[in-house]
Amino acid sequence: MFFHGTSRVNEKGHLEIGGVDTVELAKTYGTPLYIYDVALIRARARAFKGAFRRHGVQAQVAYASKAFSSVAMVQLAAEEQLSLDVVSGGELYTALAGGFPPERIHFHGNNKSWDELAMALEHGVGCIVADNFYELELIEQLVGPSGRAVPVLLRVTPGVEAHTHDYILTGQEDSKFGFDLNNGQADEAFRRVMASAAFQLLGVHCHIGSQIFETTGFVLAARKVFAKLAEWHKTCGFVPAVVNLGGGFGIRYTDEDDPIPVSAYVDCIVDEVKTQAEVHQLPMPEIWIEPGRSLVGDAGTTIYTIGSRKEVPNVRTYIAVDGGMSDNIRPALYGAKYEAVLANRVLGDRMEVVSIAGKCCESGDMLIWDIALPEAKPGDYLAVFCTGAYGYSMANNYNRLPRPAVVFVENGDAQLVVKRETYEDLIQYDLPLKAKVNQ
Ligand SMILES: Cc1ncc(COP(=O)(O)O)c(C=O)c1O
Ligand SMILES: N[C@@H](CCCC[NH3+])C(=O)O
Repeated sequence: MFFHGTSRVNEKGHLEIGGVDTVELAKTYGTPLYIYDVALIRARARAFKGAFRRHGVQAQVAYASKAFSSVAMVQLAAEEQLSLDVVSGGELYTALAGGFPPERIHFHGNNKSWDELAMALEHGVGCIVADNFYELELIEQLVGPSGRAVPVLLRVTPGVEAHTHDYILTGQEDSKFGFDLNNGQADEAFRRVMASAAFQLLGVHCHIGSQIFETTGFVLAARKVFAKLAEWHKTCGFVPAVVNLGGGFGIRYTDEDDPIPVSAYVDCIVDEVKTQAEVHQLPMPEIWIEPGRSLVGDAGTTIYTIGSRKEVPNVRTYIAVDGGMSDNIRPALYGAKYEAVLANRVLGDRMEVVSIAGKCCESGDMLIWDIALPEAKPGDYLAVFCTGAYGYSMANNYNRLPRPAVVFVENGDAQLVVKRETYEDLIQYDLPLKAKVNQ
């Protein structure tokens, strides 16, 4: 059986999370419904932070809010003393609306606009992760000749190919992100930033990809980054205060995935950074990381109501649910796999193999292929596990399906943190056709 965090089967045979019956939640808030196990998110945050603390090194663990951004979520991140990675004006706005301390916000993005940068500077974000020359130019113009220097990290692409889906690789040379470490771009960016009063260079950032299970990629990236930092130290005396090695730590979606504990990633990163700092005779920098998926991924569960069934004789049985690629596009986009149970009959005999279809008008709108479940009837509830990262945050209104509600559960208490969209919401920005002028 496939349980995470506080999830268990209660005396009614229902899936319970955070001490709350998910069937009751489905009845109260409707479906599709995103449920987050808050205790599990807290446990992960503490595991990351505790691992750094055990090593006695200075560190920041920034929650990559692209994985799931909402006012309550950034407040939870603040409660857990995390920092925050935002990647757009919208994520920054959400963070500020949640009262997140600006000095712990790191602003990312490969095409930050003038307005987004102005907003970040106005609110005094802790650091801007500069991605390209155009952005450096914008920052210089915004700061002006007499303005205060902006704390920046240079995002570099180390040329490390992590083992993951091509669409979520980011550290390879042929990438839209960052300054290349190998072809002189990073050096040019470094010279430019050092020569300008607009910048206070804190150090470098790199992120090699997402859903990574091996530590090798992080080790290689750290080595490449330090080789460059050592050059900059030699030539200009630059001493990095920060090395940010990004996020990307993998989680277990199905039995095919075999992640290591978060502390093991931290151990390996700290060991390598210590070694590299020693080898290159640099003072130990502060280490920053940016986990998204590994903080919230397996804390999220989506509950759907089962509707229609279609048998294709001798081929397969399709069971359709009341959501799909509109609330979880990952199976359609990456071929991502998930586990599921019937929330109202978790322990029922898994006697048939079915495929779970969404309700969007696309053949590719399939959530799970070939899963063994108890015989599912209309009105049963399907719980899909590990949807907490890049599920709600990538949700859309395809076919004009309203986005689901999101509920946080903890210690027997449920709290609605994102309301379900209504049909009125769907047309709120639509304007009617101009009236025809009589001829
Ligand atoms: C720059 C950066 N930092 C952090 C993350 C978070 O990654 P993950 O959710 O895999 O931890 C991403 C996404 O891949 C990213 O692009
Ligand atoms: N959205 C992706 C990961 C991209 C991470 C952001 N760089 C996923 O669902 O796996």
